[in-house]
Amino acid sequence: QTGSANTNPSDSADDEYITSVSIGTPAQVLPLDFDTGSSDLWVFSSETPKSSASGHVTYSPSKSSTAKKLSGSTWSIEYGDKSSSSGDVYTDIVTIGGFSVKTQAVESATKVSTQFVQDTVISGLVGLGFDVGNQVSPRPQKTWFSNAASSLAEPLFTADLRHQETGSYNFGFIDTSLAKGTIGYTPADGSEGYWGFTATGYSVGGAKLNRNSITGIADTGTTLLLLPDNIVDAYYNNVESAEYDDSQEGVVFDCSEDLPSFSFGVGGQTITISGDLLNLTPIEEGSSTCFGGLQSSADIGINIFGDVALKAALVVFDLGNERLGWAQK
Ligand SMILES: CC[C@H](C)[C@H](NC(=O)C[C@H](O)[C@H](CC1CCCCC1)NC(=O)CCNC(=O)[C@H](Cc1ccccc1)NC(=O)N1CCC(N)CC1)C(=O)NCc1cnc(C)nc1N
Repeated sequence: QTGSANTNPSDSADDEYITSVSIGTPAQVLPLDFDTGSSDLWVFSSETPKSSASGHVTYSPSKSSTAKKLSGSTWSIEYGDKSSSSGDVYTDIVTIGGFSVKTQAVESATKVSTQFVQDTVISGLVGLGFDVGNQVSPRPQKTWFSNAASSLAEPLFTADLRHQETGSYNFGFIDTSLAKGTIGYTPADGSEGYWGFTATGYSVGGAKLNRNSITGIADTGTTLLLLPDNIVDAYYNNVESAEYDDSQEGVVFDCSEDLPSFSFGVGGQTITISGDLLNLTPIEEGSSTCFGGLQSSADIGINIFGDVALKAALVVFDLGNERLGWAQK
C-alpha cells in the first residue's frame, strides 16, 4: 500500500507547506504542516479557546464516531522558534494521501502560543520525526508514519517541496521521475527525534566542493537553511550589498542582486541550490531589500537543512534502512 498527498507553499515566501489531512468519521479535513523536525500530530480543536481558534479549521472529537479519549494522557511542546502548544489526547482514524491509520494519537490543543493563533493557514502539525521525539506523557505515542510504516509497500516517505508550486509527500514508494539526478544515500541519526545526517562538503557559485563536513538535520518544518557563521560569511562575501539587519535578525541584500548558488555534498551526490531559491522574499511588501534564505545557525546550536535546501532536492526519509536519500531536482 502507498499514499500520495499534495503539499502547497503557504505564502509567497514559501514560509511553510500545507497538506490536507482527514481525521475521524465522518472525515474532518484540516490543513496541517508536515514537520520532519518534530514527532507530534497535534491540531486546533473544539477544546482550543474560541478566541485562539478563530480563523482556524478545528477538529471536534465529539463529532467523530471513531474518536476515543486517551484518558490520562497530556502533551506539551516548545519549538525552536519559541512557539508552543499543549493539551490532551484522542485516538482516531487519520488518512493522508489515501492511506489510513486506524488508531492514531491525535493531540488536541487546549493551549496554543500567539504565533500559532496568528498563523491561520495551518490548524496544527503532523510530526514526521522519530518516535523518540514524541512529547505525550505518561506514555509517548507513535507518529502517523511510524504507525503506517509496517503496512506501507516500503517503510519510507519522500518530500518534494517546490518554490511557489504544488509539491508532494509520497508514502511507501519513490517516484524517481520527480528528480533529475541519482539518489545518494547517507546514514540518518534519529536519536534526538530529528532526521540527522552529515553533508561531506560545500561550495559557493558552482566551485568544486570542499571537504568541510556539515552535520545537521533535514527539517521540513523549518523555513530557512541555517548553517555555521563561517559558511554564511563565505557565501555572502560574494553578495555586494549583503549586510546583517538587526531588526530582521538576518542577512539582507538588494533584491536586484544576482545571487550565487550554494552546493553541498551528500551520499556521493552534489545538491545545488540555485541563487533564486536563496533569495527568500522582500523584507516588506514592495521593498527592494530582500531577506536571505541562508542564515546563521550560531545561536541555535544545530544546523538545519530547512525548506530552502529541501526545495532543491527530492528527499527520501527511509526509516527501514535508517538513511536519508537526496537527489537533485
Ligand atoms: C523533537 C523536536 C521538538 C518537538 C522541537 N522541534 C523543532 O523545534 C523543530 C521544528 O521543525 C519546528 C517546527 C515549526 C514550529 C513552528 C510552527 C511551524 C513548524 N521548527 C522550528 O521551530 C524552526 C524555526 N521556525 C521556523 O523556521 C518558522 C516556521 C514557520 C513558518 C511560518 C509560520 C510560522 C512558523 N519560520 C521562520 O522562522 N521564518 C519564516 C519567516 C521568515 N521571515 C523568518 C524565518 C524542538 O527541537 N524542540 C526543542 C526546543 C525547544 N525550545 C527551543 C527554544 N528550541 C528547541 N529546539
